[in-house]
Amino acid sequence: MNAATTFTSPYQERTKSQFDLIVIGSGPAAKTIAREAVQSKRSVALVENREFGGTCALRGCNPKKVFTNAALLFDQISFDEGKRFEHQKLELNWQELLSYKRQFTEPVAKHTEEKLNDQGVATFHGQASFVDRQTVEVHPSKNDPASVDPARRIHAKRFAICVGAAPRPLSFPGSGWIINSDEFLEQTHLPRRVLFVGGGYISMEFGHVARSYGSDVTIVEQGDRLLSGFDHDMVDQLVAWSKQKGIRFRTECKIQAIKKQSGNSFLVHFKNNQPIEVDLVVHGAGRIPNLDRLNLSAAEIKFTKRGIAVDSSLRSTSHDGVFAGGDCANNGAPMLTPIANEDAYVIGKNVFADQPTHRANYRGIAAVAFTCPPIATVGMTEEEASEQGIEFDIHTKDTSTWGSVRKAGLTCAGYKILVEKSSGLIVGAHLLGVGSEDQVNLFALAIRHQIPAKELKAMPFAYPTFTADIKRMV
Ligand SMILES: Cc1cc2nc3c(=O)[nH]c(=O)nc-3n(C[C@H](O)[C@H](O)[C@H](O)COP(=O)(O)OP(=O)(O)OC[C@H]3O[C@@H](n4cnc5c(N)ncnc54)[C@H](O)[C@@H]3O)c2cc1C
Ligand SMILES: NC(=O)c1ccc[n+]([C@@H]2O[C@H](COP(=O)([O-])OP(=O)(O)OC[C@H]3O[C@@H](n4cnc5c(N)ncnc54)[C@H](O)[C@@H]3O)[C@@H](O)[C@H]2O)c1
Repeated sequence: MNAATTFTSPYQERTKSQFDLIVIGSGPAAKTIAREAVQSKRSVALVENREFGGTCALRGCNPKKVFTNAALLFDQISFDEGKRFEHQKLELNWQELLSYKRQFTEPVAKHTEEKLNDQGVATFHGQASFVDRQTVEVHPSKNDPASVDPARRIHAKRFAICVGAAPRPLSFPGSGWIINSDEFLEQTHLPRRVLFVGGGYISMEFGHVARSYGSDVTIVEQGDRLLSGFDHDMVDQLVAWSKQKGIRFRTECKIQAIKKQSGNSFLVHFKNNQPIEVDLVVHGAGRIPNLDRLNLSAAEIKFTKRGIAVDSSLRSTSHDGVFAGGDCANNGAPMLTPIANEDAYVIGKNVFADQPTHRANYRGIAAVAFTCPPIATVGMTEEEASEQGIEFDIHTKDTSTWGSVRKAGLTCAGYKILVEKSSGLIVGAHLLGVGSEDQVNLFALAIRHQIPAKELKAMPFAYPTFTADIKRMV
Protein backbone atom coordinates (compact mmCIF):
# COMPACT_ATOMS: atom_id res chain seq x y z
CA MET A 1 0.00 0.00 0.00
CA ASN A 2 1.35 3.43 -0.96
CA ALA A 3 1.37 6.27 1.52
CA ALA A 4 -1.12 8.99 0.61
CA THR A 5 0.31 11.75 -1.59
CA THR A 6 0.56 15.22 -0.04
CA PHE A 7 -2.81 16.89 -0.11
CA THR A 8 -3.23 20.14 -2.04
CA SER A 9 -6.31 22.10 -3.12
CA PRO A 10 -8.39 20.63 -5.96
CA TYR A 11 -7.41 23.57 -8.16
CA GLN A 12 -3.72 22.71 -7.84
CA GLU A 13 -4.60 19.03 -8.08
CA ARG A 14 -6.29 19.48 -11.45
CA THR A 15 -2.97 20.39 -13.06
CA LYS A 16 -1.41 17.21 -11.71
CA SER A 17 -1.66 13.87 -13.37
CA GLN A 18 -0.93 11.39 -10.55
CA PHE A 19 -3.64 10.66 -7.96
CA ASP A 20 -4.24 8.15 -5.16
CA LEU A 21 -7.69 7.39 -6.54
CA ILE A 22 -9.54 8.08 -9.78
CA VAL A 23 -13.34 7.90 -9.49
CA ILE A 24 -15.33 7.64 -12.74
CA GLY A 25 -18.90 9.01 -12.63
CA SER A 26 -20.58 11.54 -10.32
CA GLY A 27 -23.82 9.78 -9.34
CA PRO A 28 -24.76 8.62 -5.84
CA ALA A 29 -22.10 5.89 -5.79
CA ALA A 30 -19.18 7.99 -7.07
CA LYS A 31 -19.76 11.12 -4.96
CA THR A 32 -19.71 9.22 -1.67
CA ILE A 33 -16.57 7.26 -2.51
CA ALA A 34 -14.70 10.43 -3.54
CA ARG A 35 -15.76 12.24 -0.35
CA GLU A 36 -14.74 9.32 1.89
CA ALA A 37 -11.31 9.16 0.19
CA VAL A 38 -10.50 12.88 0.51
CA GLN A 39 -11.56 12.75 4.16
CA SER A 40 -8.77 10.24 4.68
CA LYS A 41 -6.36 12.75 3.05
CA ARG A 42 -5.97 10.95 -0.29
CA SER A 43 -5.69 12.86 -3.54
CA VAL A 44 -8.76 12.12 -5.63
CA ALA A 45 -9.68 12.86 -9.25
CA LEU A 46 -13.28 12.47 -10.37
CA VAL A 47 -14.21 12.27 -14.07
CA GLU A 48 -17.75 12.86 -15.39
CA ASN A 49 -18.82 12.96 -19.03
CA ARG A 50 -22.20 14.73 -18.60
CA GLU A 51 -23.49 17.35 -16.17
CA PHE A 52 -22.31 16.55 -12.65
CA GLY A 53 -24.81 14.77 -10.38
CA GLY A 54 -25.71 11.42 -11.99
CA THR A 55 -28.97 9.82 -13.05
CA CYS A 56 -30.88 9.86 -9.76
CA ALA A 57 -30.63 13.61 -9.19
CA LEU A 58 -30.80 14.79 -12.80
CA ARG A 59 -32.74 12.26 -14.90
CA GLY A 60 -34.18 9.64 -12.52
CA CYS A 61 -35.62 9.36 -9.01
CA ASN A 62 -35.82 13.02 -8.03
CA PRO A 63 -37.15 14.75 -11.19
CA LYS A 64 -39.46 11.78 -11.81
CA LYS A 65 -41.05 12.31 -8.38
CA VAL A 66 -42.33 15.77 -9.38
CA PHE A 67 -44.44 14.07 -12.07
CA THR A 68 -45.47 10.95 -10.13
CA ASN A 69 -46.46 13.00 -7.07
CA ALA A 70 -48.63 15.25 -9.25
CA ALA A 71 -50.21 12.24 -10.98
CA LEU A 72 -51.00 10.61 -7.63
CA LEU A 73 -52.52 13.84 -6.26
CA PHE A 74 -54.55 14.17 -9.43
CA ASP A 75 -55.92 10.63 -9.04
CA GLN A 76 -56.69 11.17 -5.34
CA ILE A 77 -58.59 14.39 -6.06
CA SER A 78 -60.38 12.86 -9.05
CA PHE A 79 -61.45 9.80 -7.03
CA ASP A 80 -65.21 9.38 -6.65
CA GLU A 81 -65.70 11.84 -9.53
CA GLY A 82 -63.86 14.53 -7.61
CA LYS A 83 -66.99 15.42 -5.68
CA ARG A 84 -65.26 16.38 -2.44
CA PHE A 85 -63.43 19.25 -4.17
CA GLU A 86 -64.77 22.39 -5.81
CA HIS A 87 -62.99 22.90 -9.11
CA GLN A 88 -64.06 23.90 -12.58
CA LYS A 89 -61.66 21.72 -14.48
CA LEU A 90 -58.82 19.74 -12.98
CA GLU A 91 -55.92 18.80 -15.18
CA LEU A 92 -52.15 18.43 -14.94
CA ASN A 93 -50.30 21.45 -16.34
CA TRP A 94 -47.35 19.80 -18.10
CA GLN A 95 -45.39 23.00 -18.76
CA GLU A 96 -45.68 24.02 -15.09
CA LEU A 97 -44.58 20.56 -13.97
CA LEU A 98 -41.61 20.73 -16.33
CA SER A 99 -40.49 24.11 -15.03
CA TYR A 100 -41.08 23.00 -11.42
CA LYS A 101 -38.96 19.90 -12.10
CA ARG A 102 -36.18 22.15 -13.43
CA GLN A 103 -36.12 24.05 -10.14
CA PHE A 104 -34.80 20.82 -8.65
CA THR A 105 -32.51 19.67 -11.47
CA GLU A 106 -30.94 22.93 -12.70
CA PRO A 107 -28.89 23.72 -9.57
CA VAL A 108 -27.56 20.14 -9.30
CA ALA A 109 -24.55 20.22 -11.67
CA LYS A 110 -22.98 23.40 -10.28
CA HIS A 111 -23.77 22.52 -6.69
CA THR A 112 -22.39 18.96 -7.03
CA GLU A 113 -19.11 20.06 -8.58
CA GLU A 114 -18.60 22.95 -6.15
CA LYS A 115 -19.24 20.64 -3.21
CA LEU A 116 -16.78 18.07 -4.53
CA ASN A 117 -14.16 20.80 -5.02
CA ASP A 118 -14.81 22.21 -1.55
CA GLN A 119 -14.27 18.75 -0.13
CA GLY A 120 -10.94 18.55 -2.00
CA VAL A 121 -11.80 16.43 -5.04
CA ALA A 122 -10.18 17.43 -8.36
CA THR A 123 -12.95 17.30 -10.97
CA PHE A 124 -12.50 16.56 -14.68
CA HIS A 125 -15.10 17.02 -17.44
CA GLY A 126 -14.99 14.40 -20.15
CA GLN A 127 -15.28 10.79 -21.17
CA ALA A 128 -12.96 8.45 -19.25
CA SER A 129 -11.40 5.50 -21.02
CA PHE A 130 -8.58 3.23 -19.85
CA VAL A 131 -5.19 3.27 -21.58
CA ASP A 132 -3.53 0.70 -19.31
CA ARG A 133 -3.89 -0.71 -15.76
CA GLN A 134 -2.97 2.62 -14.15
CA THR A 135 -3.95 5.25 -16.72
CA VAL A 136 -7.19 6.82 -17.78
CA GLU A 137 -7.54 9.21 -20.71
CA VAL A 138 -10.16 11.96 -20.37
CA HIS A 139 -11.61 12.92 -23.77
CA PRO A 140 -13.84 15.91 -24.44
CA SER A 141 -17.48 14.78 -24.28
CA LYS A 142 -20.20 16.13 -26.54
CA ASN A 143 -22.74 15.51 -23.73
CA ASP A 144 -21.22 18.14 -21.46
CA PRO A 145 -20.78 21.77 -22.61
CA ALA A 146 -18.15 22.25 -19.88
CA SER A 147 -16.01 19.48 -21.38
CA VAL A 148 -13.68 21.64 -23.49
CA ASP A 149 -10.17 20.66 -22.40
CA PRO A 150 -8.09 18.63 -24.86
CA ALA A 151 -7.68 14.93 -24.12
CA ARG A 152 -5.28 14.28 -21.26
CA ARG A 153 -4.02 11.32 -19.26
CA ILE A 154 -4.26 10.87 -15.49
CA HIS A 155 -2.80 8.05 -13.42
CA ALA A 156 -3.57 6.16 -10.20
CA LYS A 157 -3.15 2.75 -8.63
CA ARG A 158 -6.76 2.73 -7.39
CA PHE A 159 -9.96 3.26 -9.38
CA ALA A 160 -13.65 3.35 -8.44
CA ILE A 161 -15.84 2.80 -11.50
CA CYS A 162 -19.41 4.03 -10.97
CA VAL A 163 -20.61 4.86 -14.46
CA GLY A 164 -24.25 3.81 -14.07
CA ALA A 165 -26.46 2.40 -16.81
CA ALA A 166 -28.11 3.42 -20.09
CA PRO A 167 -31.24 2.27 -21.96
CA ARG A 168 -30.85 -1.19 -23.50
CA PRO A 169 -30.38 -0.79 -27.29
CA LEU A 170 -33.39 -2.02 -29.27
CA SER A 171 -32.74 -3.34 -32.75
CA PHE A 172 -36.07 -3.70 -34.59
CA PRO A 173 -36.65 -1.44 -37.61
CA GLY A 174 -37.77 2.04 -36.57
CA SER A 175 -36.43 1.72 -33.00
CA GLY A 176 -34.62 5.02 -33.59
CA TRP A 177 -37.97 6.81 -33.20
CA ILE A 178 -38.24 5.73 -29.55
CA ILE A 179 -37.48 8.36 -26.92
CA ASN A 180 -35.78 7.36 -23.66
CA SER A 181 -36.62 8.34 -20.06
CA ASP A 182 -34.27 11.37 -20.16
CA GLU A 183 -36.21 12.73 -23.12
CA PHE A 184 -39.59 11.88 -21.57
CA LEU A 185 -38.68 14.03 -18.56
CA GLU A 186 -37.87 16.92 -20.95
CA GLN A 187 -40.99 16.69 -23.16
CA THR A 188 -42.58 20.12 -23.49
CA HIS A 189 -45.98 18.52 -23.95
CA LEU A 190 -47.40 15.01 -24.07
CA PRO A 191 -49.30 13.97 -27.18
CA ARG A 192 -52.67 12.18 -27.20
CA ARG A 193 -51.45 8.58 -27.75
CA VAL A 194 -48.36 7.21 -26.01
CA LEU A 195 -46.94 3.68 -26.20
CA PHE A 196 -44.39 2.38 -23.68
CA VAL A 197 -42.04 -0.46 -24.65
CA GLY A 198 -41.52 -2.80 -21.67
CA GLY A 199 -43.67 -3.37 -18.59
CA GLY A 200 -41.20 -2.53 -15.79
CA TYR A 201 -40.58 0.46 -13.57
CA ILE A 202 -40.28 3.21 -16.17
CA SER A 203 -43.32 2.25 -18.24
CA MET A 204 -45.53 1.69 -15.22
CA GLU A 205 -44.52 4.95 -13.51
CA PHE A 206 -44.55 7.15 -16.61
CA GLY A 207 -47.60 5.30 -17.98
CA HIS A 208 -49.56 6.35 -14.90
CA VAL A 209 -48.28 9.92 -15.22
CA ALA A 210 -49.26 10.10 -18.90
CA ARG A 211 -52.70 8.63 -18.18
CA SER A 212 -53.36 11.06 -15.31
CA TYR A 213 -52.39 13.83 -17.74
CA GLY A 214 -55.07 12.51 -20.13
CA SER A 215 -53.09 10.65 -22.78
CA ASP A 216 -54.18 7.27 -24.16
CA VAL A 217 -51.57 4.88 -22.81
CA THR A 218 -50.56 1.42 -24.03
CA ILE A 219 -47.88 -0.63 -22.28
CA VAL A 220 -46.34 -3.49 -24.27
CA GLU A 221 -44.38 -6.19 -22.45
CA GLN A 222 -42.58 -9.05 -24.16
CA GLY A 223 -42.80 -11.34 -21.10
CA ASP A 224 -45.91 -12.62 -19.35
CA ARG A 225 -45.57 -10.42 -16.22
CA LEU A 226 -45.54 -6.70 -15.55
CA LEU A 227 -43.25 -5.37 -12.80
CA SER A 228 -41.74 -8.84 -12.59
CA GLY A 229 -39.68 -8.21 -9.43
CA PHE A 230 -42.79 -7.44 -7.36
CA ASP A 231 -45.32 -9.78 -5.71
CA HIS A 232 -47.58 -11.20 -8.43
CA ASP A 233 -50.85 -10.74 -6.49
CA MET A 234 -50.06 -7.10 -5.66
CA VAL A 235 -49.15 -6.48 -9.31
CA ASP A 236 -52.36 -8.13 -10.53
CA GLN A 237 -54.38 -5.85 -8.27
CA LEU A 238 -52.47 -2.78 -9.50
CA VAL A 239 -52.88 -3.81 -13.15
CA ALA A 240 -56.64 -4.31 -12.71
CA TRP A 241 -56.83 -0.81 -11.17
CA SER A 242 -54.65 0.64 -13.96
CA LYS A 243 -56.99 -0.87 -16.58
CA GLN A 244 -59.95 0.83 -14.87
CA LYS A 245 -57.98 4.06 -15.11
CA GLY A 246 -57.79 3.44 -18.86
CA ILE A 247 -54.26 2.09 -19.37
CA ARG A 248 -54.09 -0.70 -21.97
CA PHE A 249 -51.68 -3.61 -21.60
CA ARG A 250 -50.33 -6.14 -24.05
CA THR A 251 -48.20 -8.92 -22.55
CA GLU A 252 -46.21 -11.59 -24.42
CA CYS A 253 -46.15 -9.07 -27.20
CA LYS A 254 -43.13 -8.38 -29.40
CA ILE A 255 -42.68 -5.27 -31.49
CA GLN A 256 -41.67 -6.01 -35.08
CA ALA A 257 -41.22 -2.50 -36.45
CA ILE A 258 -42.16 1.13 -35.96
CA LYS A 259 -43.12 3.05 -39.08
CA LYS A 260 -43.37 6.81 -39.28
CA GLN A 261 -46.68 7.94 -40.75
CA SER A 262 -47.32 11.12 -42.65
CA GLY A 263 -47.90 13.77 -39.98
CA ASN A 264 -46.36 13.08 -36.58
CA SER A 265 -47.74 9.65 -35.80
CA PHE A 266 -46.22 6.16 -35.85
CA LEU A 267 -47.63 2.78 -36.70
CA VAL A 268 -46.27 0.13 -34.32
CA HIS A 269 -46.31 -3.40 -35.78
CA PHE A 270 -46.27 -6.52 -33.59
CA LYS A 271 -45.44 -10.15 -34.25
CA ASN A 272 -48.82 -11.60 -33.09
CA ASN A 273 -51.05 -8.59 -32.68
CA GLN A 274 -52.87 -5.80 -34.48
CA PRO A 275 -50.76 -2.68 -35.17
CA ILE A 276 -51.38 0.45 -33.06
CA GLU A 277 -51.13 4.05 -34.21
CA VAL A 278 -49.54 6.34 -31.62
CA ASP A 279 -47.92 9.78 -31.41
CA LEU A 280 -45.01 8.90 -29.11
CA VAL A 281 -43.09 5.72 -28.23
CA VAL A 282 -41.14 5.62 -24.95
CA HIS A 283 -38.34 3.23 -23.94
CA GLY A 284 -38.99 1.25 -20.77
CA ALA A 285 -37.27 -1.92 -21.89
CA GLY A 286 -34.52 -2.06 -19.28
CA ARG A 287 -31.10 -0.52 -18.75
CA ILE A 288 -27.62 -1.99 -19.18
CA PRO A 289 -24.26 -1.07 -17.60
CA ASN A 290 -22.66 1.92 -19.27
CA LEU A 291 -19.34 0.24 -20.10
CA ASP A 292 -18.94 0.47 -23.85
CA ARG A 293 -16.65 3.50 -23.99
CA LEU A 294 -14.45 2.73 -20.96
CA ASN A 295 -12.02 0.50 -22.89
CA LEU A 296 -11.90 -1.85 -19.87
CA SER A 297 -9.87 -4.48 -21.71
CA ALA A 298 -6.88 -2.08 -21.87
CA ALA A 299 -6.75 -2.31 -18.04
CA GLU A 300 -7.55 -6.06 -17.99
CA ILE A 301 -10.83 -5.43 -16.15
CA LYS A 302 -13.27 -8.29 -16.70
CA PHE A 303 -16.91 -7.57 -17.39
CA THR A 304 -20.04 -9.12 -18.88
CA LYS A 305 -23.28 -7.60 -20.11
CA ARG A 306 -24.40 -7.61 -16.43
CA GLY A 307 -21.55 -5.30 -15.47
CA ILE A 308 -18.01 -5.26 -14.11
CA ALA A 309 -17.16 -8.59 -12.47
CA VAL A 310 -16.69 -7.93 -8.73
CA ASP A 311 -16.40 -10.02 -5.57
CA SER A 312 -18.49 -9.35 -2.43
CA SER A 313 -16.08 -6.56 -1.41
CA LEU A 314 -16.91 -4.96 -4.80
CA ARG A 315 -13.31 -5.37 -5.97
CA SER A 316 -12.76 -6.32 -9.60
CA THR A 317 -12.06 -10.05 -9.96
CA SER A 318 -9.28 -9.27 -12.46
CA HIS A 319 -7.63 -6.03 -11.23
CA ASP A 320 -6.91 -5.63 -7.48
CA GLY A 321 -6.83 -1.83 -7.65
CA VAL A 322 -10.26 -1.50 -9.23
CA PHE A 323 -13.62 -1.37 -7.44
CA ALA A 324 -17.03 -0.98 -9.07
CA GLY A 325 -20.41 -0.15 -7.59
CA GLY A 326 -23.97 0.89 -8.37
CA ASP A 327 -25.69 0.21 -11.69
CA CYS A 328 -22.50 -0.70 -13.60
CA ALA A 329 -21.33 -3.47 -11.25
CA ASN A 330 -22.35 -7.10 -11.51
CA ASN A 331 -23.20 -7.11 -7.79
CA GLY A 332 -26.29 -9.32 -8.04
CA ALA A 333 -28.53 -6.46 -6.86
CA PRO A 334 -31.12 -4.35 -8.71
CA MET A 335 -30.20 -0.99 -10.25
CA LEU A 336 -31.48 1.29 -7.47
CA THR A 337 -30.14 4.30 -5.61
CA PRO A 338 -30.07 2.64 -2.14
CA ILE A 339 -27.98 -0.16 -3.70
CA ALA A 340 -25.58 2.45 -5.16
CA ASN A 341 -25.41 4.04 -1.70
CA GLU A 342 -24.62 0.73 -0.01
CA ASP A 343 -21.94 -0.03 -2.63
CA ALA A 344 -20.40 3.42 -2.12
CA TYR A 345 -20.19 2.87 1.62
CA VAL A 346 -18.48 -0.50 1.12
CA ILE A 347 -16.04 0.75 -1.54
CA GLY A 348 -15.23 3.79 0.58
CA LYS A 349 -14.13 1.44 3.37
CA ASN A 350 -12.30 -1.05 1.11
CA VAL A 351 -10.59 0.94 -1.61
CA PHE A 352 -7.36 1.71 0.30
CA ALA A 353 -7.36 -1.36 2.55
CA ASP A 354 -4.57 -3.93 2.14
CA GLN A 355 -7.23 -6.61 2.41
CA PRO A 356 -10.80 -5.41 1.81
CA THR A 357 -12.94 -6.71 4.68
CA HIS A 358 -16.24 -4.88 4.19
CA ARG A 359 -18.95 -6.80 2.33
CA ALA A 360 -22.03 -5.36 0.63
CA ASN A 361 -25.20 -6.13 2.61
CA TYR A 362 -28.32 -5.88 0.46
CA ARG A 363 -30.57 -7.52 3.07
CA GLY A 364 -33.68 -5.46 3.74
CA ILE A 365 -33.25 -2.89 0.98
CA ALA A 366 -36.71 -1.98 -0.30
CA ALA A 367 -37.86 -1.17 -3.84
CA VAL A 368 -40.82 1.00 -4.80
CA ALA A 369 -42.47 1.68 -8.14
CA PHE A 370 -44.10 5.10 -7.92
CA THR A 371 -47.27 4.18 -9.75
CA CYS A 372 -50.70 5.54 -8.71
CA PRO A 373 -50.87 4.07 -6.10
CA PRO A 374 -47.27 2.98 -5.37
CA ILE A 375 -46.28 -0.66 -5.06
CA ALA A 376 -43.46 -1.73 -2.75
CA THR A 377 -41.43 -4.79 -1.91
CA VAL A 378 -38.68 -5.85 0.48
CA GLY A 379 -37.12 -9.20 1.31
CA MET A 380 -38.19 -12.45 -0.30
CA THR A 381 -41.17 -13.18 -2.49
CA GLU A 382 -43.32 -16.21 -1.67
CA GLU A 383 -41.56 -18.17 -4.43
CA GLU A 384 -38.06 -17.26 -3.18
CA ALA A 385 -38.92 -18.15 0.44
CA SER A 386 -40.32 -21.54 -0.66
CA GLU A 387 -37.25 -22.22 -2.83
CA GLN A 388 -35.06 -21.57 0.21
CA GLY A 389 -37.05 -24.13 2.22
CA ILE A 390 -38.32 -21.54 4.69
CA GLU A 391 -41.59 -22.38 6.45
CA PHE A 392 -43.65 -19.25 6.72
CA ASP A 393 -47.14 -17.89 7.44
CA ILE A 394 -48.68 -15.55 4.91
CA HIS A 395 -50.64 -12.54 6.16
CA THR A 396 -52.43 -11.09 3.15
CA LYS A 397 -55.47 -8.93 2.45
CA ASP A 398 -57.03 -6.60 -0.08
CA THR A 399 -57.33 -3.46 2.08
CA SER A 400 -59.27 -1.31 -0.40
CA THR A 401 -62.12 -1.01 2.11
CA TRP A 402 -59.98 0.04 5.07
CA GLY A 403 -60.84 3.49 6.44
CA SER A 404 -57.29 4.84 6.04
CA VAL A 405 -57.29 3.82 2.36
CA ARG A 406 -60.75 5.26 1.62
CA LYS A 407 -59.85 8.55 3.32
CA ALA A 408 -56.78 8.83 1.07
CA GLY A 409 -59.07 8.65 -1.94
CA LEU A 410 -57.53 5.79 -3.90
CA THR A 411 -59.11 2.43 -3.15
CA CYS A 412 -56.47 0.15 -4.55
CA ALA A 413 -54.47 -1.33 -1.67
CA GLY A 414 -53.30 -4.58 -0.18
CA TYR A 415 -50.46 -6.38 1.54
CA LYS A 416 -48.74 -9.71 1.77
CA ILE A 417 -46.37 -10.26 4.69
CA LEU A 418 -44.31 -13.45 5.07
CA VAL A 419 -43.40 -14.41 8.64
CA GLU A 420 -41.07 -17.31 9.36
CA LYS A 421 -42.88 -19.86 11.55
CA SER A 422 -39.92 -20.87 13.72
CA SER A 423 -38.49 -17.40 14.51
CA GLY A 424 -41.41 -15.01 14.05
CA LEU A 425 -39.13 -12.92 11.81
CA ILE A 426 -40.46 -11.11 8.75
CA VAL A 427 -38.84 -12.54 5.63
CA GLY A 428 -40.77 -10.57 3.00
CA ALA A 429 -43.20 -7.65 2.82
CA HIS A 430 -45.19 -6.68 -0.28
CA LEU A 431 -47.42 -3.65 -0.19
CA LEU A 432 -49.74 -1.74 -2.47
CA GLY A 433 -51.46 1.56 -1.82
CA VAL A 434 -51.02 5.20 -0.90
CA GLY A 435 -48.38 5.29 1.87
CA SER A 436 -46.86 1.90 0.96
CA GLU A 437 -43.67 3.67 -0.23
CA ASP A 438 -43.00 4.68 3.38
CA GLN A 439 -44.55 1.69 5.19
CA VAL A 440 -42.10 -0.56 3.36
CA ASN A 441 -39.10 1.10 4.98
CA LEU A 442 -40.29 0.00 8.42
CA PHE A 443 -40.48 -3.58 7.18
CA ALA A 444 -37.02 -3.05 5.65
CA LEU A 445 -35.69 -2.04 9.06
CA ALA A 446 -37.32 -5.08 10.67
CA ILE A 447 -35.80 -7.43 8.06
CA ARG A 448 -32.32 -5.86 8.14
CA HIS A 449 -32.13 -5.82 11.93
CA GLN A 450 -34.18 -8.95 12.64
CA ILE A 451 -36.95 -7.24 14.58
CA PRO A 452 -39.68 -9.87 15.08
CA ALA A 453 -43.20 -9.29 13.72
CA LYS A 454 -44.61 -9.25 17.26
CA GLU A 455 -42.51 -6.13 18.07
CA LEU A 456 -44.12 -4.27 15.17
CA LYS A 457 -47.52 -5.42 16.36
CA ALA A 458 -46.84 -4.15 19.90
CA MET A 459 -45.45 -0.77 18.78
CA PRO A 460 -47.71 2.18 19.65
CA PHE A 461 -47.29 4.07 16.36
CA ALA A 462 -48.65 7.60 15.87
CA TYR A 463 -52.30 7.35 14.85
CA PRO A 464 -53.98 7.69 12.38
CA THR A 465 -51.08 7.03 10.01
CA PHE A 466 -50.34 4.44 7.34
CA THR A 467 -47.56 3.19 9.60
CA ALA A 468 -50.14 2.41 12.30
CA ASP A 469 -51.84 0.10 9.76
CA ILE A 470 -48.77 -2.13 9.94
CA LYS A 471 -49.96 -3.44 13.32
CA ARG A 472 -52.93 -5.00 11.53
CA MET A 473 -50.73 -6.60 8.86
CA VAL A 474 -48.50 -8.77 11.07
C1 LIG B 1 -36.17 7.33 -15.07
C2 LIG B 1 -35.49 6.70 -13.89
C3 LIG B 1 -36.10 6.75 -12.65
C4 LIG B 1 -35.47 6.15 -11.54
N1 LIG B 1 -36.12 6.20 -10.34
C5 LIG B 1 -35.56 5.60 -9.27
C6 LIG B 1 -36.20 5.64 -8.00
O1 LIG B 1 -37.28 6.20 -7.85
N2 LIG B 1 -35.58 5.03 -6.94
C7 LIG B 1 -34.38 4.38 -7.09
O2 LIG B 1 -33.87 3.84 -6.10
N3 LIG B 1 -33.75 4.34 -8.28
C8 LIG B 1 -34.30 4.94 -9.37
N4 LIG B 1 -33.65 4.91 -10.57
C9 LIG B 1 -32.33 4.25 -10.65
C10 LIG B 1 -31.23 5.17 -10.09
O3 LIG B 1 -31.26 6.41 -10.76
C11 LIG B 1 -29.87 4.49 -10.27
O4 LIG B 1 -29.91 3.20 -9.68
C12 LIG B 1 -28.75 5.30 -9.63
O5 LIG B 1 -28.67 6.60 -10.17
C13 LIG B 1 -27.42 4.56 -9.85
O6 LIG B 1 -26.36 5.34 -9.35
P1 LIG B 1 -24.88 5.18 -9.95
O7 LIG B 1 -24.03 6.06 -9.10
O8 LIG B 1 -24.55 3.75 -10.05
O9 LIG B 1 -24.97 5.71 -11.45
P2 LIG B 1 -25.51 7.06 -12.09
O10 LIG B 1 -26.34 7.84 -11.15
O11 LIG B 1 -26.13 6.67 -13.39
O12 LIG B 1 -24.18 7.90 -12.37
C14 LIG B 1 -23.24 7.47 -13.30
C15 LIG B 1 -22.53 8.66 -13.88
O13 LIG B 1 -21.39 8.22 -14.64
C16 LIG B 1 -21.25 9.03 -15.80
N5 LIG B 1 -20.46 8.29 -16.80
C17 LIG B 1 -20.82 7.20 -17.53
N6 LIG B 1 -19.80 6.79 -18.30
C18 LIG B 1 -18.76 7.62 -18.07
C19 LIG B 1 -17.43 7.71 -18.57
N7 LIG B 1 -16.94 6.82 -19.43
N8 LIG B 1 -16.65 8.72 -18.15
C20 LIG B 1 -17.11 9.62 -17.24
N9 LIG B 1 -18.36 9.57 -16.73
C21 LIG B 1 -19.17 8.58 -17.12
C22 LIG B 1 -22.71 9.28 -16.22
O14 LIG B 1 -22.82 10.42 -17.03
C23 LIG B 1 -23.41 9.44 -14.86
O15 LIG B 1 -23.45 10.81 -14.45
C24 LIG B 1 -34.22 5.51 -11.70
C25 LIG B 1 -33.59 5.48 -12.95
C26 LIG B 1 -34.22 6.07 -14.03
C27 LIG B 1 -33.54 6.03 -15.38
N1 LIG C 1 -38.80 3.48 -8.81
C1 LIG C 1 -37.62 3.00 -9.13
O1 LIG C 1 -36.87 2.56 -8.27
C2 LIG C 1 -37.17 3.00 -10.56
C3 LIG C 1 -37.84 3.72 -11.51
C4 LIG C 1 -37.38 3.71 -12.83
C5 LIG C 1 -36.25 2.98 -13.15
N2 LIG C 1 -35.62 2.27 -12.19
C6 LIG C 1 -34.40 1.48 -12.51
O2 LIG C 1 -34.11 1.60 -13.89
C7 LIG C 1 -34.15 0.31 -14.50
C8 LIG C 1 -34.68 0.44 -15.88
O3 LIG C 1 -36.09 0.64 -15.88
P1 LIG C 1 -37.00 -0.06 -16.98
O4 LIG C 1 -38.41 0.14 -16.61
O5 LIG C 1 -36.50 0.36 -18.31
O6 LIG C 1 -36.57 -1.59 -16.84
P2 LIG C 1 -37.18 -2.84 -16.06
O7 LIG C 1 -36.07 -3.79 -15.96
O8 LIG C 1 -37.90 -2.44 -14.83
O9 LIG C 1 -38.28 -3.41 -17.07
C9 LIG C 1 -37.98 -3.69 -18.41
C10 LIG C 1 -39.10 -4.54 -18.97
O10 LIG C 1 -39.03 -4.44 -20.39
C11 LIG C 1 -39.27 -5.71 -20.96
N3 LIG C 1 -38.69 -5.67 -22.31
C12 LIG C 1 -37.39 -5.69 -22.68
N4 LIG C 1 -37.28 -5.59 -24.03
C13 LIG C 1 -38.54 -5.48 -24.51
C14 LIG C 1 -39.09 -5.35 -25.82
N5 LIG C 1 -38.30 -5.28 -26.91
N6 LIG C 1 -40.43 -5.29 -25.96
C15 LIG C 1 -41.24 -5.35 -24.86
N7 LIG C 1 -40.79 -5.49 -23.60
C16 LIG C 1 -39.45 -5.54 -23.42
C17 LIG C 1 -38.61 -6.66 -19.98
O11 LIG C 1 -39.16 -7.96 -20.10
C18 LIG C 1 -38.96 -6.02 -18.64
O12 LIG C 1 -40.19 -6.48 -18.11
C19 LIG C 1 -35.01 -0.53 -13.58
O13 LIG C 1 -34.71 -1.91 -13.67
C20 LIG C 1 -34.67 0.02 -12.23
O14 LIG C 1 -33.51 -0.61 -11.80
C21 LIG C 1 -36.05 2.27 -10.90
